[in-house]
Amino acid sequence: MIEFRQVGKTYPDGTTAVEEFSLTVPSHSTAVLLGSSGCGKTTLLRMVNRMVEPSTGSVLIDDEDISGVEPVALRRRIGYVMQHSGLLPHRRVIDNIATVPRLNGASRADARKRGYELMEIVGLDAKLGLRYPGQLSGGQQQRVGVARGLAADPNILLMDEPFGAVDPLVRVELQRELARVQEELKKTIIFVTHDIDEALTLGDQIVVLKTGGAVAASGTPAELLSNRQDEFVSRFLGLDSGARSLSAEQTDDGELLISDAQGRPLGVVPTQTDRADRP
Ligand SMILES: Nc1ncnc2c1ncn2[C@@H]1O[C@H](COP(=O)(O)OP(=O)(O)OP(=O)(O)O)[C@@H](O)[C@H]1O
Repeated sequence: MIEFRQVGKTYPDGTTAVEEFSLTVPSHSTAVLLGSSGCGKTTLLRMVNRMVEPSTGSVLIDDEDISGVEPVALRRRIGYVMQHSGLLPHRRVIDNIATVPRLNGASRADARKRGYELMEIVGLDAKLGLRYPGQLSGGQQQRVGVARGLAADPNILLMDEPFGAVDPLVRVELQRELARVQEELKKTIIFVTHDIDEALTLGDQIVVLKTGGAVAASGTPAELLSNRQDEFVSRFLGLDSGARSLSAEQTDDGELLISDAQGRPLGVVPTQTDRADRP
């Protein structure tokens, strides 16, 4: 479980990125921080691995205040995936993935073996392992980024717009893959995006942020889609516009059927109870 307790951040130049933010992310669930540019998403994410120190408040992992945890040790047990995969260009794909296990003391052979297992998990052909990152497509590089984030078998995965730089079709494919991987691995994930559909696909809970890390709304995808009370949220989610006039309707199976303005079904969103029932 990850807990933000009234955290705030003012950078040394006086910019207040986050004023006061609280959130609890239960273990094995995915929380999405959704908001437009500059609202403090990355700042909040980086507080969890101490790349950013809160100016006020605290972050706890499994009830432990992480301000007392040595940052390098902390980062080695938390996976971090960024928008531009952050791969080392002069190291082969397999060695990029195996870096953290190596740092954690695994032998080169064991680290590579683990690397190939992870490539399979994220849907990469093993023969790509010996290539250099520049010899892969953008989507493949992001998969490598996810594999590397998972390499130390962390309980927590921080993902900062990991699919932001790939084209829309590949992006949807990567989202599906991540959802599949998460079904299997059950990590605790904090995922930052400004893409609403991505948030709805991946989030068990979604936190919609305004400037200064202020929470405009939070809840399950189903709760957010049926929340028309808050004008900012409705506008942000496009619920008020013709372009995305979505409606949500409860099905007999306890799921929400989402349809567009013309009544065409777009998909189903499991409700919270439904998710909790999953094995
Ligand atoms: N190191 C820094 N020094 C000063 N100000 C910063 C620093 N990092 C971020 N900020 C400012 O803090 C605010 C929040 O930034 P942050 O990167 O957390 O937002 P974000 O929601 O992740 O944005 P984006 O979607 O564009 O990445 C912005 O106004 C940004 O300019």
